[in-house]
Amino acid sequence: MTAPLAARGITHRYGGFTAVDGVDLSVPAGRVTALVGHNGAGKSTLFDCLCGTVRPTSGRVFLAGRDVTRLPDHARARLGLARTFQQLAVFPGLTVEENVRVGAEQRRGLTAPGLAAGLIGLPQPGRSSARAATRAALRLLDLGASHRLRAADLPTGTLRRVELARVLASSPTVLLLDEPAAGLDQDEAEALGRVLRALAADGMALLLVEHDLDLVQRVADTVHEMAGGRLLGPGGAEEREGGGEVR
Ligand SMILES: Nc1ncnc2c1ncn2[C@@H]1O[C@H](COP(=O)(O)OP(=O)(O)OP(=O)(O)O)[C@@H](O)[C@H]1O
Repeated sequence: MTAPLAARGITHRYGGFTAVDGVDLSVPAGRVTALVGHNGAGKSTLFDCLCGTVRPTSGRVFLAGRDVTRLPDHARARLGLARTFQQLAVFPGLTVEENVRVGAEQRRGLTAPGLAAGLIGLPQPGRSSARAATRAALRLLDLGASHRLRAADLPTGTLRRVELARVLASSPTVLLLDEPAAGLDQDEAEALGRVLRALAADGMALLLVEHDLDLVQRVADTVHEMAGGRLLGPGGAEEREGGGEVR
């Protein structure tokens, strides 16, 4: 089966320095794939190549089998790829609900199978209002009670949920998360883990770059370790029951 997101032979050089070196990676539907490694291993550079914010020096990126290597990040987003940021990306002057609404209004006009739609109660794009998508995402992230609060007044843990709700309201098929547990306490990280597992159970393809190895251990179906720009291969995580192919 074609993976929703795949990278083939990705290499990226900054001048003469090779940050990512010939990486092959598949991010299958219905699974959480994690990327771990020490600082400087090349995780962020690979992540940026997958999102489209960095053009790889060589190699190819495929979304649902389509070569998107030359497409910028916003075009990949329209094809169903969403990301969260290490540095939180929320609009501080907007309320929680308004922030999430921004994501809902970026929903694609396409109907794609395997959306998180079923789980979070999001009707298929094109058939429902952005308001319904906003409400569903707020509910999934347990933000209903704070929907009128201004983002600027909220703590990091809540803002991480706001960012994730905004991204989910756009109904992605592939979700890339860059250190989503940064700044979360243990309870918040556990709640986040449950949401990520639920999204995978609903068919989404998730790629998680994370330093919190407890979270990785709890949620990932497959763990890839990166060092010196290369993938060392899957390891660490047990294959979850009922899982599909690994790479
Ligand atoms: N814009 C850049 N110009 C030059 N070198 C860079 C640039 N960005 C990253 N690098 C180098 O590329 C290598 C990989 O960096 P990258 O940020 O991808 O690693 P990482 O695994 O994400 O690290 P961290 O966990 O600290 O975020 C590092 O040696 C880094 O110094």
